[in-house]
Amino acid sequence: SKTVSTILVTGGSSGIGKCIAIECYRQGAFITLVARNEEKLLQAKKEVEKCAINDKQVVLCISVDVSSDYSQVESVIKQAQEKLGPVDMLVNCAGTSMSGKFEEVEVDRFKKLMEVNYLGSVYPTRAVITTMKERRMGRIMFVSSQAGQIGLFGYTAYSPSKFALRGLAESLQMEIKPYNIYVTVAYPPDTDTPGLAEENKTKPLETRLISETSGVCQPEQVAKIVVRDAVQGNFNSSVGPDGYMLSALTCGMSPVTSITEGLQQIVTMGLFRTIALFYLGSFDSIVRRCMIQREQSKAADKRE
Ligand SMILES: NC(=O)C1=CN([C@@H]2O[C@H](COP(=O)(O)OP(=O)(O)OC[C@H]3O[C@@H](n4cnc5c(N)ncnc54)[C@H](OP(=O)(O)O)[C@@H]3O)[C@@H](O)[C@H]2O)C=CC1
Ligand SMILES: CCCCCCCCCCCCCCCC(=O)[C@@H](N)CO
Repeated sequence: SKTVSTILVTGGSSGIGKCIAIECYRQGAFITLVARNEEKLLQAKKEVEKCAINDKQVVLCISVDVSSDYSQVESVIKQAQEKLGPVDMLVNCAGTSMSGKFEEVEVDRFKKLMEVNYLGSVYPTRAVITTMKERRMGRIMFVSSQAGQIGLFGYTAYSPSKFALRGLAESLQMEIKPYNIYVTVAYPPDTDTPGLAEENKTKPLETRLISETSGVCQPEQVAKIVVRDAVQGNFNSSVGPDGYMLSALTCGMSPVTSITEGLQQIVTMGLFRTIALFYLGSFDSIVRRCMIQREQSKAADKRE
């Protein structure tokens, strides 16, 4: 198999995307980092370059908004391919999150999150797919979230944008499998990144308590797992024991990559559904307790 490959990472200047770039660079890849802010890109480029394993490796930076104008995304990706060669693996990691109660989320945010998280993954994919099909090889990763497998309190704007990636991935995978191109959807739990720190500033108590079920991962650990799964051509990439259960439980009509995976889904389905019902019960009681507490403190404020 080919050892040197060319990888393009959107959202490569921060958090999970940056760690994915580093993980690939450590394996000898050529990297293109895509994000908007040029300073953050240059800073990330320096960090990635420190992990070189030979002196031929290159890190290229592209500053572009992946969600606004398709023709612009297409032209910068074309330029990158002219410099570093055709993209072997595209990692769609650019994204943004926010949480809040449905009626408190500004209406524009619903559109914004669909643009960045969904269309921002469609555009780069559309820009590389023709060349991948011609070469009859390639890998495409979509970074969804555990919130792309279950809808939770506070994620009425975010979850749909992550669920959408799975619909895209399943449809696309069926089209391009005969061309030897494999799609991976990654479903990380909360991960310790600048993005999560930003989201936490306004996170409702309910969302925080529910998310604690799954704990917080380190981005380096997430990067290792999702890169391994993408290289192997696994459709599904989950992180941690809760991630494993969630993926088995929500496998639906998504493709399987091995007989073992299929057998595990069949055997565990009933058990995991049983466990899930207990989780759902506990989430509902968190939501009810928080509501009662809020009403009591409101009533107390009035009395004063
Ligand atoms: N951290 C977490 O808890 C989890 C995160 N995820 C997902 O993983 C991905 C990465 O998250 P995380 O590492 O936390 O995020 P960060 O906020 O740390 O990094 C986001 C990256 O995306 C880039 N980006 C954002 N918007 C655009 C845009 N419109 N065009 C181009 N680049 C853009 C940012 O650069 P710039 O702003 O300069 O453009 C930055 O490089 C996201 O899709 C997120 O939804 C999934 C599960 C858990
Ligand atoms: C058998 C059933 C098992 C059920 C386990 C349920 C676990 C629920 C926890 C969900 C955590 C959601 C993380 C969202 C992360 C994210 O995308 C944002 N932080 C982005 O910044």
